[in-house]
Order: sequence, then structure tokens, then C-alpha cells
Amino acid sequence: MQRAATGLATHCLALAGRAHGLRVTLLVGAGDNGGDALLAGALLARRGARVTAVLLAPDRAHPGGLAALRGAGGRLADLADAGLDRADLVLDGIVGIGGRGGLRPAAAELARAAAAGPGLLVAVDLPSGVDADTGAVDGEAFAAQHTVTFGTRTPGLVVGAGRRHTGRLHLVDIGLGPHLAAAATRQLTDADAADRIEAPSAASDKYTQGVVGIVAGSATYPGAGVLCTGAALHTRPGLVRYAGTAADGVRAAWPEAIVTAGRPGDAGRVQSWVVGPGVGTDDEARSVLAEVLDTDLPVVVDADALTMLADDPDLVRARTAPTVLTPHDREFARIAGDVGPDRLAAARRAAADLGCTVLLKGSATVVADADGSAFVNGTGTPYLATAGTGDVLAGVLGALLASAAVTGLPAVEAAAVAAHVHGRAGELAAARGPLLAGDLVRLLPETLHRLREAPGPHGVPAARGPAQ
Ligand SMILES: NC(=O)C1=CN([C@@H]2O[C@H](COP(=O)(O)OP(=O)(O)OC[C@H]3O[C@@H](n4cnc5c(N)ncnc54)[C@H](OP(=O)(O)O)[C@@H]3O)[C@@H](O)[C@H]2O)[C@@H](O)CC1
Ligand SMILES: [K+]
Repeated sequence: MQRAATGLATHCLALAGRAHGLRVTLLVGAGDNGGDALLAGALLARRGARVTAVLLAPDRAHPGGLAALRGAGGRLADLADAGLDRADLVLDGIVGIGGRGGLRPAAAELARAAAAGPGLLVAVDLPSGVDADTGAVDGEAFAAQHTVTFGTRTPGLVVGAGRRHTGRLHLVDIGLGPHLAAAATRQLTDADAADRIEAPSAASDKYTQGVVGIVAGSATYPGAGVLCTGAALHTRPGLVRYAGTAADGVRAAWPEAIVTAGRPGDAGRVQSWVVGPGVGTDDEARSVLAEVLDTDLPVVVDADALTMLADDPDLVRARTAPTVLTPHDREFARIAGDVGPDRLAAARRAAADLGCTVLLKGSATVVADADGSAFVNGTGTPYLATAGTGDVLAGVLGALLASAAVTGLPAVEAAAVAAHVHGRAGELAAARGPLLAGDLVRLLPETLHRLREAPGPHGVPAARGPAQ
């Protein structure tokens, strides 16, 4: 706890820019979260801050924290005299990972008053009122501008409403060890993603990198085919085959692809399929979807194919090869019912029911597998909410699944890597403002290069480009 409190106080000092004369209000619950706030408040008081603690349960406040604050010259105040209308900094130690259900009335009132006041709002470990596991908020929650969290990124900080209440996230290492890796829900780092994308070696040829087949777009709307094929080509420079009625548009845009205007069966040998973006939902599209799902190859089912699948989900249940569904919330609802406030649980439920991997797109994309293992994506930008970006994600994922068929990477990890890469490409493209989906395609090689150069756990780049 002392380590957590020291890290917390250090972040507060950096955010406030000074300690001397700083007016700090601590909102303190009865658990260790309140203890962290009291201990950090004591450290700030020793540096000259004017610290006031408001105790929600005076009889049960953390004794060590309370003694430390008193010893450092901090003072206690009633709920009615919290000073939130004049505080420079508010530390939310009402409740952390031990919280259950929505905030109780007194706690909710403090969260509201803090939000209405002028102080910088910093949550201790987790904004109070946010469900640590799901990010769901039932009623009121502390609207943090910054959250200082300990040891690991709790899923609730990055998914659902929790993400909006977290503000900027700061991680304090308290020596908990690698429990992120052991947790059922993980978040990839750049180094994790790079480790899972094999760089081509001198021994590679276009087949050993995996060949992806794309069924996307239509004669009238070739755009989805062009974006999806371009994304696959820029992710794995192996071989990309295209089959469908957008053949002319795709051929003109990407002479590197092998293109047929025929059916998937006419395309030649592939190791994975992407089916759905912009294909429509007519009888021809339905029969093409059935043909692709009838193969024993990994398949990404996206966009229109998800709409068609909603009429016959058994097409996926019957498969033995990996299937990855990539719905946004409305597509998800057609197949598996409303997403609801708990996105991870919804994705896990659908994955288990259909026996596949579900990549649920949104401001925080989550990926779940039938066995319950799951990833919360940590990359991206609101600018990604624009036409065609889903076609790009499907192409990236198809390419990674094709190489996964060679390397043995589980489909759920390929999906998590695809979401991570897609988000990083979005961040790169959005550096100068709004982005177009085509920008993502062009920036994929640079994005992958940057991931490989990202520091790994030992401070060296995770991967050093093509192996010799
Ligand atoms: N674990 C670790 O390794 C480390 C943990 N650390 C820290 O410990 C924190 C976890 O501490 P914890 O387990 O004491 O629980 P905590 O979050 O303080 O909540 C319990 C209190 O909240 C109350 N309460 C509950 N629901 C509520 C609601 N809806 N609305 C209002 N109140 C509600 C509940 O009340 P009760 O039900 O008892 O009446 C009880 O008083 C963690 O977040 C981190 O900060 C670090 O120091 C470093 C190492
Ligand atoms: K908190």
C-alpha cells in the first residue's frame, strides 16, 4: 500500500505542478482504496499541501492512513463541509476494486459535487462507481480526469462507460508480478502484438506467409473490396486472392492481388477467407457465404455476412475451423441479442454459444473466445468511426489468420493483434486530424514497423524486422 500511495502522490504532484498551498480534498471510503487516498494525502501534506479528508464511514476508515494524515497535519471534515467548491485537487478514494453495485447515495452526492467543483479530479485505482470487471456504471460514478491505477489495467478502466470516467490513465508498478498475463482478460502491448506478427525470413516464400482470400465489395460498390484487399496486402506482403463482382475495381487498385470475378472456389488455394464487407445480402451473396463457411479454413465473417448469418447461425456452429465474427453493436444484436452494459460478458456469451471468436467493435473493442479467454483493446482514436475502417480491419485480420494457419497463432490472439494494429494505424493517421479509411491502408507498413521497434519488456525492440 505504501508503494501505491507513494506512486499516487508522485503523480498528483506532477499533475498539480506544486504541493505548497495546494488545496486537496480526499474522498475516503472504508476500504483500502480510502487507505491509499489517506496515505497519499499525508505525503502531500508533508510537502505543504492543505489536505482535508471527508470520511464516508468515520468508524471504519483505514487506521494507518488516518494516523498518517493526522500526523502530517491534515484535517477531517464532514460531508457537508467537504470544500469541493474550492479544492484544487480531489482524490477519489471512495471505493476501488472492492466496490459492488452502484454508488450509495452519500458517495454519489460527493461524486456529483466533485464534478461540479473546480478541482482536478483524480481517481485512486478506479473511478468510484465503475465496475472493475466490466466498466459498467450503474447510476453515478466519479468523473475522473486522471486515474492512477496500481499494478495492472483493470478491464473496467478501458471498456464501456468506465473508459469515459477514467480520463488519462497512469500506471504505478507495485510489484504485483506478471498477473496481467495470467488474467482471463488481457490487453496487448505493442511488444506483445509485434511478437505475434511473424516477420518474413529469407526462407519465406509467398505461400509460407499464408495466402488470404477476400470476398468483399460488389460491381456497383467496389470500395469495400478495394479497402479490404489493400489492407490484407499491406499487412502480409505474401499473396492475396480476391473473388467477387468488384473484380475490375480491385484489379485496377491493386495489380499485386490475384483477382477473379468468379466464386470463391475459382480463386485458387488460400489459407483463410474474409467474407462480407459490401457484398449485399441477396441470394447470390448467401450462397457465396455458405460456400466459404463450408470450407475447413479459418474465416472472418464481417458486415453483410453477419447480417445474413443472423438468419442461420448454425452455419458457424457447424464449423470445425476457426471462425471470427467482427460485429459492431447493431450487428451483434441481430445475432446474439443486445450487447448491454457488459461488453466483455456479451462477447464471451456469443463466442461460447456459437463456438467461435467474437471481435466486438466499438470505442473499446473487445475480443472473446469460446473458452472465455478475452482481450480488451487499448489502441485507437474516435476518428476511426468513419466509413470503410471496418473493411480495413477485416482485411488485416484475414491476413493475420492466413499466417496464423502457418504459425499456429490462436484465432483469438490474431483478432486481438488485428484490433491493436488497426487502432495504432488509426492513431497514426489521425495525428493530423480526421482520417479516411484509405489512409489506414497506406499507413499499415509504417504502423507494423513502429510496433516492431517498440520497446519490449527488457527495453529492447520487440522484434528487429525481417529475420536473416
Ligand atoms: N489488492 C491489492 O493488491 C492492492 C489494493 N490496493 C488498494 O485497495 C483497493 C481495494 O481495497 P478493498 O478490497 O478494501 O476494497 P475497496 O475498493 O476499498 O472497497 C471497499 C469499500 O467500499 C465500500 N463500498 C463497496 N461498494 C460500494 C458502493 N457501491 N458505494 C459505496 N461504497 C461501497 C465498502 O463498504 P461496505 O460494503 O464495507 O460497507 C468498503 O468500505 C484497491 O482498489 C486499491 O486502491 C492498493 O493499496 C495496492 C494493493
Ligand atoms: K476510487
